[in-house]
Amino acid sequence: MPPIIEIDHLSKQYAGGTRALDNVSLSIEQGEILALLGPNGAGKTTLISIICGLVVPTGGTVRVGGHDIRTDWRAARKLIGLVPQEIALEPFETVANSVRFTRGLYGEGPDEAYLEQLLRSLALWDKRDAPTRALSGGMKRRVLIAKALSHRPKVLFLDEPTAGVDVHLRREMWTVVSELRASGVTIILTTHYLEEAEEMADRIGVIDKGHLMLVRPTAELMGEFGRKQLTVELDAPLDALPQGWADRGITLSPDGRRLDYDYDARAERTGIGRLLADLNAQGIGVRDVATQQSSLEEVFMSLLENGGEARR
Ligand SMILES: Nc1ncnc2c1ncn2[C@@H]1O[C@H](COP(=O)(O)OP(=O)(O)OP(=O)(O)O)[C@@H](O)[C@H]1O
Repeated sequence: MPPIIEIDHLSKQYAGGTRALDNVSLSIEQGEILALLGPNGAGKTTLISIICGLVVPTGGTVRVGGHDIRTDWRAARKLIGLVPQEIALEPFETVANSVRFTRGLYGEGPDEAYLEQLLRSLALWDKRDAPTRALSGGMKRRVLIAKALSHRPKVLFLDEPTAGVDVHLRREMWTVVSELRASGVTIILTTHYLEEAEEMADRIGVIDKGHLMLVRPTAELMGEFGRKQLTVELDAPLDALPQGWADRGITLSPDGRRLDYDYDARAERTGIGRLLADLNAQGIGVRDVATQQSSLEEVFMSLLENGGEARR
């Protein structure tokens, strides 16, 4: 199957001179979830806005379902739904009418059966006659999704779906997205949170200063970041590491009081049990043990600093 979205050498320079996107090329397969990760001002919203026809690129092309977004924009846009960053709903309009209205904007006639299916799938059916102002924050976000899906698009863009929401709502959103994915919709989401990208996406693309630094399968990327450090404080200083330990990735601090062990937290055998058993067997007393993992923020920053080369 050809990619549902083909982005080719895309650039955008805003009138003020800001180069928001620089020569970005990317293909997105049908049915996948791609997370675009990047700091503020990286160019994520610009990229989404160009694909959705809201911003005109200064260079390059985008095809959605084989349709060029500029020369064949009507067909391209029908395939796309966008959930914007900001919640913008008519406060006095009912949930059902809000969704009907958006569908109408796409030139689609009413389809009450689909409306019911959509609202049920987003747990909004019971709220269909409620004015949107009477909804909780989570429900409002689901209404935005319902509106974006009202014309049955093949691709859904979620621009920072969980920015500023609490942990509970974030989890709820993740569930909604995985259910949508099961229905075959291709999803592109932007986020500042590596954790969110990890939870939801098949692939992660990292954007910084208008450049697409890397696009990698999530499992592959996270596998590289799954390393942790174990620190063992010793009762008494050691003169030297026991033989063979250095080959296992164990190091001794210069004062001999601490062992550091860098291990793969995702591996079936981390080697921690063996290390503790060996310490015991050799009669090396342990005062304290601690493990630590680089925070996701640190991982992310090191990714950007290394020009997209994943840190090992
Ligand atoms: N309409 C505009 N006119 C001029 N400059 C703009 C416009 N929209 C965005 N920019 C600039 O383009 C750059 C990329 O912005 P963009 O909104 O695409 O980033 P982003 O990755 O979505 O950021 P955030 O995570 O903060 O939403 C920024 O420097 C921004 O100031």
